[in-house]
Amino acid sequence: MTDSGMICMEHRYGTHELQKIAVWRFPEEARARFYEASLTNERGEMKYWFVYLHGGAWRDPRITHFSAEPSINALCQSTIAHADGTAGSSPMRGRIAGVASISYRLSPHPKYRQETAPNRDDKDRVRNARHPDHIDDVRKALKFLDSHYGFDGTFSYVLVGHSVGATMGLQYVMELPREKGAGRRGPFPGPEPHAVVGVEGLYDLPGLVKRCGDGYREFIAGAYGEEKELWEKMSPALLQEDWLEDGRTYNRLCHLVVLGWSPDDELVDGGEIDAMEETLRKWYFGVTKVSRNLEGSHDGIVEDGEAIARLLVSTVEELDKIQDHLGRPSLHRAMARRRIANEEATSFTQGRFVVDAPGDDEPEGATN
Ligand SMILES: N[C@@H](CC(=O)c1ccccc1NC=O)C(=O)O
Repeated sequence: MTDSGMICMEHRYGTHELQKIAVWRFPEEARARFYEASLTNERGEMKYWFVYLHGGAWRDPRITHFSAEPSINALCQSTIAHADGTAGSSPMRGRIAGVASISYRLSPHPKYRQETAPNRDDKDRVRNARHPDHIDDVRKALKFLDSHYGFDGTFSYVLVGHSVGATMGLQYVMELPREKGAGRRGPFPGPEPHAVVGVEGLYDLPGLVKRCGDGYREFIAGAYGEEKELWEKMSPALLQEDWLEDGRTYNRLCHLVVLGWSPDDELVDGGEIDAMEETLRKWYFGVTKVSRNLEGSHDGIVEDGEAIARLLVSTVEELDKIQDHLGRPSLHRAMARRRIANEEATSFTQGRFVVDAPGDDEPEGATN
């Protein structure tokens, strides 16, 4: 048990040493099967899973799934505004269904020796991942979590990434890489988060190298190879078309992107969050929230955990507002039902929700 009062359990989602997930749950829920666990708390407020993707430039072996611990502890000690808008606040613990943190295979790091063990199969220990291994592992881990904990259409989750974890969080929800003009219609190809949160993220890989220098080229090439076209394709800020064919939701759940950056970040400059925000404002159909006033250095933010916890609390507060717009029953149940029935209960125009009530005239601004 950690300071959070939660019980931690480790899963493997592959044979590699790094294909591991840590899952934290409160003792009372750790005993329940996911279909028995409550989707809401005693105030009727939705509970969320939080899934963390760590950073470390796709290669730093010192950073693992356990680097999420300070943020989890801080999150569990936070309070949050009431979902129904009444004055006061409640403990954040009441809004947490569980927390998961994903490790994924890493690329080689020039400074760290590769360990090998005589009695083990080296391929399951060596750090020689190359794109798409990292993002493939993230997808595989999310599918694992979905099937074991039921958070697609049952529970909702918030995907949060730090540094290149943020890069991959955005890559995941934007379904990168994608061919230009390919468009996206059908269902999302995995468990889709209700919100994605990027902290000190890298979003424009060629831009970062151009502005910040060759030290960055080294680790990006280590993960993706030298092919610059691939760097562009995998850069969330460089997507220059709607996330979806015609900018509407069609069965999508991810209605919120939250970006955070600290001016004290000595490794990632403000150009990254600027580029990502610009792209979101132009091409994203959902709500974008941006904070450029986090406190702490690039890694200090993770070691401390407070800033990430605060960002996650404000993410849930924002999701509560969005849910309010969509009306009761709760967003995820409505969405799950909609997914099953394959009906369009809501349509969504650039940056704002439009709720279609049966018999209503076509809402202004919505194009069918
Ligand atoms: N500690 C890392 C460096 C690192 O993590 C990093 C460096 C510059 C910009 C972003 C970074 N990390 C993002 O995940 C390393 O030793 O390669």
